[in-house]
Amino acid sequence: MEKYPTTYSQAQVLKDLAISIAGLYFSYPDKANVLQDVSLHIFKGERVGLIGANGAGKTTLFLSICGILKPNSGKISVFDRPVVTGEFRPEIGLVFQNPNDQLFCASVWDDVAFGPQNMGLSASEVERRVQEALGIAGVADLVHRPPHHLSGGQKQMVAIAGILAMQPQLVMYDEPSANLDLRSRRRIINFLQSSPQTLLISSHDLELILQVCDRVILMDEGRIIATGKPEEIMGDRQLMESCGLEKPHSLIPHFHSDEK
Ligand SMILES: Nc1ncnc2c1ncn2[C@@H]1O[C@H](COP(=O)(O)OP(=O)(O)OP(=O)(O)O)[C@@H](O)[C@H]1O
Repeated sequence: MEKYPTTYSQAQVLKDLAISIAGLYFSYPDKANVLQDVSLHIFKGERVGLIGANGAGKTTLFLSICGILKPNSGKISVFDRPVVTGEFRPEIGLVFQNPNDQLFCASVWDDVAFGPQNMGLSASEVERRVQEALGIAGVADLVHRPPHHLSGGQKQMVAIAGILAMQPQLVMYDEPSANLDLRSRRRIINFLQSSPQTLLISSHDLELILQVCDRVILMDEGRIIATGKPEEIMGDRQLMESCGLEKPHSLIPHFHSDEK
């Protein structure tokens, strides 16, 4: 159960942090204590999985980190700059659980260009970013299609391209494999494994977390319960069950997953 390296000087730690949260509390008007005393550090380049039962507060935490929700109290900094509610920070990307919440334009090109256009970039730079992001997400051939005509897996990759076009340094993925078939799921796992950004990934797909993340944060009822190596946290049956989760099959001795 690690925190951050103790050999670092304070200044070095701040420089190397992607996310720093201290004493965060959040309540919705009709649902109190959704986040309770959440404190965490995520370093640049880390790939961190966020796990927890339904309603644990994972999405609420994401929306707080990207400045969509205003915390009741506590501090959030991303890349050593305080998060201000409502401020547009293109370096912070959030891929929503449902791509339909993110795609609303008449064409894939328009959707992927939306972010860069709002950053005030020139038309040629917008075009360059759209082509680059579609290429990275592997959906360049869909550029002229209407997003609402695409399959779930295609929509997911277009939604990701829309975020990548803003060249974020931190990308949060909320349930990236939800509703994907086996091939699309494998594709997103490969994609995440090769992503250079700092990643924070919320998922009930614990095998995906095991394959992609180098650290995991376990939440329950708005609180952080544990953080550490994915095999260590998810392999602790008692801990997992106390938070309403199961130990993943691949961590059960003698269970042979055919996934590599
Ligand atoms: N807009 C809202 N208004 C009121 N309550 C909300 C709202 N959004 C979420 N909640 C409540 O806040 C709690 C945390 O929800 P949240 O979506 O953050 O959890 P989660 O861990 O992402 O869950 P899941 O795994 O099901 O996606 C739940 O009890 C939920 O009912």
